This record gives sequence, structure tokens and C-alpha cells, in this order.
Amino acid sequence: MTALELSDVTVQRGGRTLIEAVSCQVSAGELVGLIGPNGAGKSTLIQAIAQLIPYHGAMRWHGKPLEQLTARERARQIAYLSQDDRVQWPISVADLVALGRHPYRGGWWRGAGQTRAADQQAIEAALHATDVWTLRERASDTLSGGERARVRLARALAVEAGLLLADEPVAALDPRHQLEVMTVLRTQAQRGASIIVVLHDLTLASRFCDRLVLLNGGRVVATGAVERVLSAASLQQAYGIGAVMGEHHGQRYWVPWSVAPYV
Ligand SMILES: Nc1ncnc2c1ncn2[C@@H]1O[C@H](COP(=O)(O)OP(=O)(O)OP(=O)(O)O)[C@@H](O)[C@H]1O
Repeated sequence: MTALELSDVTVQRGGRTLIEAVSCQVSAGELVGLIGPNGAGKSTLIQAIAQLIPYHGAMRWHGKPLEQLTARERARQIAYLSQDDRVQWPISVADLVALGRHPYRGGWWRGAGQTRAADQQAIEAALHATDVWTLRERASDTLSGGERARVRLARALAVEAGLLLADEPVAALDPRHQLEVMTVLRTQAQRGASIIVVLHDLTLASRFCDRLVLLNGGRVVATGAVERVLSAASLQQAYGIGAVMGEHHGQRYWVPWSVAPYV
């Protein structure tokens, strides 16, 4: 079932066209990897889907134009994890993750339905899923880069949104935590969420994603199953690299190998 549908989405900023006529769909329960070289437009596209920057074209969420969602609906439905990892104040990890529940609380709170217990449960589940439970009383601005990245992901997971947009969530992580975070994203998808994850790691992209969208120069140059999108030719064309393919338990993966075509 299609959850998110983009039709002819174009983004112009600073007099330049950064995203050009992008059309794609994401189903409920699907983990889609958004890949492409630096400057391809991945973050711009994610920000447009999160309704943070203006765009032309149509975006529908379960059939409803995304821009017609109220601010509260949008905050509950879309969790956005930005690439910018700064934490400006000494807020505790637990309080930072609790911000993910803001759409359900405080001034946004309207009547019954969700309980404080549900908030607490979501926060604790997110802290455990990202392996930051033991850091929960630490000040966020004292964390290492990888710890901070996992805490920021925990905040996004705590929203329990139907649509999770994660911009390079594993870039700062060690291999074990990369695998753990990708596994968490897979689990979220299995529970019914639609997830778009920006990745530079082609091995993780081929291992974990249901489908890939390869962006280059603001356009979708390939989309579909991993085997369809990743090939020596497509990687050479998009990234200007030679890559080697491996196979493990019948699953193909790609490893960047050289800046020139690999022969
Ligand atoms: N506000 C802006 N005004 C003008 N150009 C911008 C703006 N924001 C981004 N760009 C440009 O748009 C292009 C796409 O940027 P974007 O951050 O979306 O790329 P990306 O694929 O996420 O790259 P990376 O892998 O480096 O994070 C880049 O050339 C960038 O310099």
C-alpha cells in the first residue's frame, strides 16, 4: 500500500534547481535508501518531504496532500532526523529524547487518547533501541559524535511517526552501532513505518534496504530493488568510482574500491 507519493517534485533555491521533477513512492513497511554523491540533493529532498522548504509538485501522505496536514498532524506523522548534529545546550539525554513526544504533550495536548505512560514507554523504548539508555542522565553537549548521533535518532524514534526521514543516521557510528541502527530501522519498517534513509555506505544500503533511489544532480537516475540500482556501471556513472560486488548467503553487496573504473 502506497503511503507516501511524490509527483514531479521540484525544489529551487538561490536561483538554482536543486531537485528536478522527482517522482517516487514509499509503501507502509518499506525501508527506502536514498543514495547519491555529495551535492546530489538528498538532504534537500528530505527537507522538502519534511515540509521544511518550499517545493513545486505534489506530495501525498496516505492520499492526502502533505501540505494540508495540520502542524500537529505533521509533527506526529513525520519524524525528521537532520544531518546537522549540533546540540547547543546542556539538556540531558532523556530530556532531549523526550522532545520527540512534544507533539503529544504540553500546549499541543488536546484531550485523552495518549497517556503520560505511553510517552514514557516510547522514550524508554527509543533509548534502549539506540543503545543510549546508560547515557540518559548525561548532558547531551558532552557526548561523543557517535553517542550524539544515536541520541538524536532516539529522539526521532520516540515520535513513533508513520514516516521517518533519516539523513545519514549512521555516518558517525562504529560498525557495530551502524548495524544496530540499520536493524532498528528495519524493525520500525516491519512494524509498518515508511522510512527514507540517506546513506553513503553502499554495503549497508545493499544489505538492509528494500529499495533504493539513486539521486544525481537533483534527478532520480535509478530506482528499484538493490540489484537493479547498484551495478558497476551505475556506480561508475553516479559516483565516478570502481566498485566490487560480493555475495553472502545469496545477498549481493557492493564495496567502493577505486576512483577509476575497476577492471
Ligand atoms: N539554501 C541553498 N541555496 C542554494 N544552494 C543550496 C542550498 N542548500 C543546498 N544547496 C546546494 O544544493 C545541492 C544539493 O545539496 P544537498 O545538501 O541536498 O546535497 P546532498 O545530496 O545531501 O549532499 P551530501 O551528500 O554532501 O550531504 C548542493 O549543490 C548544495 O550546495
